[in-house]
Amino acid sequence: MSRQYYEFFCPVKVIAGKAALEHIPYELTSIGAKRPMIVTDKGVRAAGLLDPVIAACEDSGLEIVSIFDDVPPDSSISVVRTIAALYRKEKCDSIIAVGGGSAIDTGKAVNILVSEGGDDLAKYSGAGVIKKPLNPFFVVPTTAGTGSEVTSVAVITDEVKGVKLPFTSAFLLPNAAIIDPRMTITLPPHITAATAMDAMTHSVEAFTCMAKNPLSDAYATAAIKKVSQFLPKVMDNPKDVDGRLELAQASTMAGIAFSNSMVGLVHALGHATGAICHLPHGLCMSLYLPYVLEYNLETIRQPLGELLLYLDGPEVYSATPSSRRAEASIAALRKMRNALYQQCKLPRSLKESGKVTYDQLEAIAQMALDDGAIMFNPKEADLKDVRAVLENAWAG
Ligand SMILES: NC(=O)c1ccc[n+]([C@@H]2O[C@H](COP(=O)([O-])OP(=O)(O)OC[C@H]3O[C@@H](n4cnc5c(N)ncnc54)[C@H](O)[C@@H]3O)[C@@H](O)[C@H]2O)c1
Ligand SMILES: [Fe+2]
Repeated sequence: MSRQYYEFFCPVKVIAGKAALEHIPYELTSIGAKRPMIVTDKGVRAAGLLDPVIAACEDSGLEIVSIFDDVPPDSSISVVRTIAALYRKEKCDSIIAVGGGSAIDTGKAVNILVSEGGDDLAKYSGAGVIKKPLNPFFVVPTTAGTGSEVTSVAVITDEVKGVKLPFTSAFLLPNAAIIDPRMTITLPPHITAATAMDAMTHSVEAFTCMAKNPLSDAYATAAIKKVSQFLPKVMDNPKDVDGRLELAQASTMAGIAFSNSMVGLVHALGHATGAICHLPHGLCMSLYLPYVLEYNLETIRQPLGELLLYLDGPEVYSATPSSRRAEASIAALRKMRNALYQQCKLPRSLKESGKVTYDQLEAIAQMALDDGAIMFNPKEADLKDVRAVLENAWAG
């Protein structure tokens, strides 16, 4: 039965541009935050990215009270507890997450504990468990991929049980997202490439999955066009500030798209592969995207064919017969992956990644079947189907 309505929700204030960082103090003080803590990781700090953030605050008289710079790639409950303890000790009143999805998701989880009280993060896991607004929370993304600055989701590892806990609540959304290209210009090529493929996957899955709607479609197509147009430029010239800003905005748009229409099997497989093999999230997206689209092909032929317009432009779109456009979209994505392999050796197969063994495929398949994202895949998939996708992604 077709759905009789859809919902679209994005209440995050976005401040974007080459001088966006300078607005941080105003955003904090306008809601009464005076004692912020920065949550970040060592890579971001080593890239010098805290300096302009701290400088922007100092110039305005706002004091950064505490900095935690040790967020790991798969952030865990114990890390979140450690940061929450520091926040309380320093009597902070707000959080600024500066980093990629890892730092942002960690900031969201810390905000749950310091706002709700207590130390039991796991009890807030799931959808809609948090019932009231949390403390002031600001996000400065330093990768252009996850879109976490505009999503109501965080994923944190429960290291005791060996599982990833999802947290979903509109109260996790930041008060403001500050998108400044100075923050992504230092990204090394392989992280630029992998995170851009995450944004691309958010958009393609949002546009082809069951909960798609006209508003999320608008954001998804705009993001696909920007990634297709500007990723090659930024890979050629990493210091292209305008291109970096375009990619960062594409990532935010893709985040808005997928948080309103969900993602599918690519993400189910990616979450499982991240948990079992510790492969970066964006790389997982790139590794699975064409194979999942091939699996879904007959169910999504029409919307996938439409995407050719945004992936390859109007000339290629009109020159391609409508019956072949869906295949041409997959070919365009493969071409993009091949270019990224040439430019920065971004792996094209699980085998090529060197971090997945063939005998792990069964465990990945089992875990993917339990992932919430699989429910939104446009075509149902059982163990045999998921194994077949994995075999294709293994061989490349
Ligand atoms: N909440 C959501 O909506 C959502 C969506 C997608 C992914 N995620 C999560 O996001 C995480 C992945 O985030 P990510 O892909 O942004 O990577 P990341 O945050 O793990 O960062 C990857 C690496 O890049 C470095 N780095 C980040 N920015 C840099 C910069 N500007 N210059 C130099 N180095 C930089 C970091 O130090 C780190 O070593 C995963 O845990 C994934 O589950 C969350
Ligand atoms: Fe993703």
